[in-house]
Amino acid sequence: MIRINDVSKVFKTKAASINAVQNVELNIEQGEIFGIIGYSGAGKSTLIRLLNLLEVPSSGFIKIADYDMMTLRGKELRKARQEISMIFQHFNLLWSRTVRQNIAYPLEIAGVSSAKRKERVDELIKLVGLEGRGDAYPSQLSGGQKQRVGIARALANNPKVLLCDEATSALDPKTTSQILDLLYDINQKLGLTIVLITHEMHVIHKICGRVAVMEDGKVVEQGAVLDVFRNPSEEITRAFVKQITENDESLEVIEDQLDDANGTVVKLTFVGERTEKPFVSELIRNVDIDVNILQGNIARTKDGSYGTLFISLEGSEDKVKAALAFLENHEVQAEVITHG
Ligand SMILES: Nc1ncnc2c1ncn2[C@@H]1O[C@H](COP(=O)(O)OP(=O)(O)OP(=O)(O)O)[C@@H](O)[C@H]1O
Repeated sequence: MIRINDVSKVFKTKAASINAVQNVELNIEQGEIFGIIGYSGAGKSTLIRLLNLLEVPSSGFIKIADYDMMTLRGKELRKARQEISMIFQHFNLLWSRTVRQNIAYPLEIAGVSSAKRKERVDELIKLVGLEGRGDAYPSQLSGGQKQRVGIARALANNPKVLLCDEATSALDPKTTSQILDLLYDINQKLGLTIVLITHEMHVIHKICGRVAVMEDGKVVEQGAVLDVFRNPSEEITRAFVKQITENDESLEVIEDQLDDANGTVVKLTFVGERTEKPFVSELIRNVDIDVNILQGNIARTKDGSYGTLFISLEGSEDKVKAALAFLENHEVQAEVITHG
C-alpha cells in the first residue's frame, strides 16, 4: 500500500542544513496498523508529513496505493490527499463550527450534496461514538471527544490511509486507551491502513502489528512488534521496550530488593504462549529450588503477550545452574542480574 524508497528530507535554514529524514526505506501493507516511534527530534513528524506531501521530500520515491506521490500536482494531489487522511495531536478543529459542521467540512470541499452530507455525517457520528453531541462546539468537548471529531472528519471521504500524528499525546491514559481502541475498531471494520507516530511504546504495543524505530532521521530498526519486544537489537529500542516492561517504580522496587536478596536474582523474559503457562511452578517442581518472585509485568500486544519477571533463586550452586538450564529449555530467556 505504501512504498517509501530511499526518502530524505533536508531543511535548509540560514544557519545550517538539517537532515530531518535520511534514506528511509519502509513498506507498509494494506490494512495494517504501522507504528513509527522515536524521541523528540527523531524525524517522525517530518516523515509522516512527507507521506501526504505536507512536506516535499528532498529525494527518494513515495508510492501510496496507485499514486506516485512525487509526480502529483494540483487537482491530482488534492484527490490523493482525500485518500490519505490525517489526524493531529491538537485536533486542528474549526472552533467556530459545530461537531457536525466540522465533520461535514471535507465533504463540502469535495462537492458532496447537502442531503448526502447529512447522511454521511450521521454515519460518522455513530461510528466514532459522538451521538447526541453533533450540535456542540469543540470548546464544549473533552479532549477525547475532540479527537473523535478529528477521526470522523478524517474518515469523511473514505480514505485508504489514515496518518496519525501523535494523535493521543495530548490525552490522559484512559482516554488514550479509548481512542486507540476506536482506531483499532475502525481498522478492523473498514480495513483502513493506519500509520501512526508516537514517542510512547504503550501506544505501539496496544494496536500496532509492526513498528519502525527512528533516531536522528534514520529508521534504525523495524519489525513485528512482538519480535522487537523479544529481541530489540538497538539500544534505543531496548529503552522503548523498557517503558513497558520496567517502569521506574518497578526498578526501584528491584533495586531495594537486590540489596536484601540472598539468592541469585534473574530477569526472565517470555513471549507469546509462554506467558500463559505456569512455568514457575514447573520450575519449582522440576528443580526443587526456592523461587522468590520480586517483580513482574506482562504487556499484551495485538499479536500476543510479552512479559518480564524478576525472581530470586535460592538454593545450591548446582540447583541454580539446573534452574537456568530448565528455563532455557522452556524458551524463557534468563539473564542473571546478581549472584547471592
Ligand atoms: N520546517 C522546519 N525547518 C527546519 N527544521 C525543521 C523543520 N521541521 C523540522 N525540523 C527539524 O527536523 C528535525 C526532525 O524534526 P521532527 O519534528 O520531524 O521530529 P519529531 O521526531 O517529530 O519530534 P517532535 O515529536 O518533537 O516533533 C528536528 O531537528 C527539527 O528541528
